[in-house]
Order: sequence, then structure tokens, then C-alpha cells
Amino acid sequence: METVAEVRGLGQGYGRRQVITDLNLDIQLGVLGLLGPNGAGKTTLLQTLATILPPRRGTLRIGTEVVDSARKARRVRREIGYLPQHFGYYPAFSVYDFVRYCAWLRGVPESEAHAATVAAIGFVGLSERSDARLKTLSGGMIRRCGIASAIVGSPRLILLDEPTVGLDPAQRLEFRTLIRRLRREGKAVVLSTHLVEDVAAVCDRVAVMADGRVTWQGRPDELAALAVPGAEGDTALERGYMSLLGARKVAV
Ligand SMILES: Nc1ncnc2c1ncn2[C@@H]1O[C@H](COP(=O)(O)OP(=O)(O)OP(=O)(O)O)[C@@H](O)[C@H]1O
Repeated sequence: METVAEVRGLGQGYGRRQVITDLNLDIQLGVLGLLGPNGAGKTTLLQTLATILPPRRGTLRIGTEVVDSARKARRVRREIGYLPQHFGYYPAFSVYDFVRYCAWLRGVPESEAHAATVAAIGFVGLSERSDARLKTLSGGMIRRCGIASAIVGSPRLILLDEPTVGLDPAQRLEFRTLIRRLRREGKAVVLSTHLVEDVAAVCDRVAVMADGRVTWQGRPDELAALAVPGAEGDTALERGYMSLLGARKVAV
């Protein structure tokens, strides 16, 4: 399986605070779920992969490029789509304006920007609302718009930080359909979430983070198989995940 991004020995932090320590991760084609308790470092890792935070230690490789300078970060950014947990937008922008602006930020060439914008808006099913102002859209439509902004220009690596927060059940099902389509189109998607059901529904692999490290990696069925008798959780995957977290607490 082709590796789209690779992190080796990553150290990351804010000021004097160390948040990620010696983290190693390979990101391959398909959908990787990133699970972990609050504060584990998931957002910090996604921001590093998005080349927003330069690694303090270790290396980040995107495609064939080792990203060790601002110039190289700019070069690979075209290949990366990032949807932050709380993404900002101008409420007066239309859907089209917003996605086109994101295409410009990503460096999509001007000659391709219109077609790329129209395609991304079509992908998330918002073509008929293309001229609607963002302030008139529902929360679910705003999220879809955010996904359009992350995929415009067809990046290979798509990083989604808790994209289903606040969505109703029907919108979450729609979201899963979009993720499955991205997988079919040969993308590498990293999905940070607290919703184990989303991982069970769409992820090929799971990485569990705790205290700034990846503490477990494998397939969802392998995570489910870690469940110990009497483990908390409503689904097999939740029971496996809770057992892993419990085991970690005992081990520390
Ligand atoms: N800008 C910042 N300045 C200082 N500390 C930060 C900053 N951003 C995050 N942190 C700290 O870094 C640690 C990791 O945060 P991060 O947001 O990466 O975790 P997370 O796994 O995404 O958490 P959550 O599930 O709550 O979103 C936390 O202890 C957090 O308080």
C-alpha cells in the first residue's frame, strides 16, 4: 500500500510545553481514524501534517518531499486539504466565494480554480446553493461547505478534524457517504474524531493517540478484538477502544 505521508520521531509543542513526543505514523491511501482522549495531541498532529506547525523534532514527509522548510511546505500544500475543527469563514461569502477563496489559498492555478470550485461544491451536493450566503446555511450545510474547501483542487491527503461534531444523524450518514467516495477516488483521509461509530463505519485503519504518542495502530476489527470481558461500550469497537484505554491506565 502506497504511503502518502510519513511522520518519524515527531516532537511538537507550544512554548515550553511538549505536546507530542517521538511520534511515528504512516498514512496510506484509504481512511485512517485518529482516536484519543481530549488533549492527546490529535489536532496538533493534524496541524503538523497540514504544514501549519513546522516539526520541532523529527521529520515529516508528504509524498516524496521531506518538508523541512517553509518553501517545501508551500510546495506540498497543494496536495493537502485540511478542515480544522473550528473553521472560520466570512458569513457574507457565498458558498462559491468561500470554496474558490480556499482554492486560491491552496495555490490551485487560476486557470483551474473555477472548474475545481464547481467540482468540489458538486461533490458535497451544494451545487444548487452555490450562490447562497454562508450565514443563511444550516450547520450541516456549513460542514459540507467545509469539506468542499478541504477537497477543492483534488489534494491527495485530506485531514478532517472532528468533522461530524454537531451533525444530526442523517447528516452524519451523508458525511460517511462522502468519505467513502473519497476513499474510492484514491485519497488518503485522516479523520480525527471522538465518535467511535464513525470509525467503525468508514475507517480502514485506526491510530490511537495518548499523551502525544501513537499508542496503538491497526484495523478496526483488531481494535474491537481487544475488548476484555465486561468492558464498557455499546458496540464491539467501543468495547475494544475502552479496553485499550483502560489497559493504558493500569499500565501507567
Ligand atoms: N495553541 C496552543 N497553545 C498552548 N497549548 C496548546 C495549544 N493548542 C493545544 N495545546 C495543548 O496541547 C495539548 C494537545 O492539544 P490538541 O488540541 O492537539 O489535542 P486533541 O487530542 O486534539 O484534543 P481534543 O480531543 O480535545 O480536540 C493539550 O494539552 C492542549 O491544551
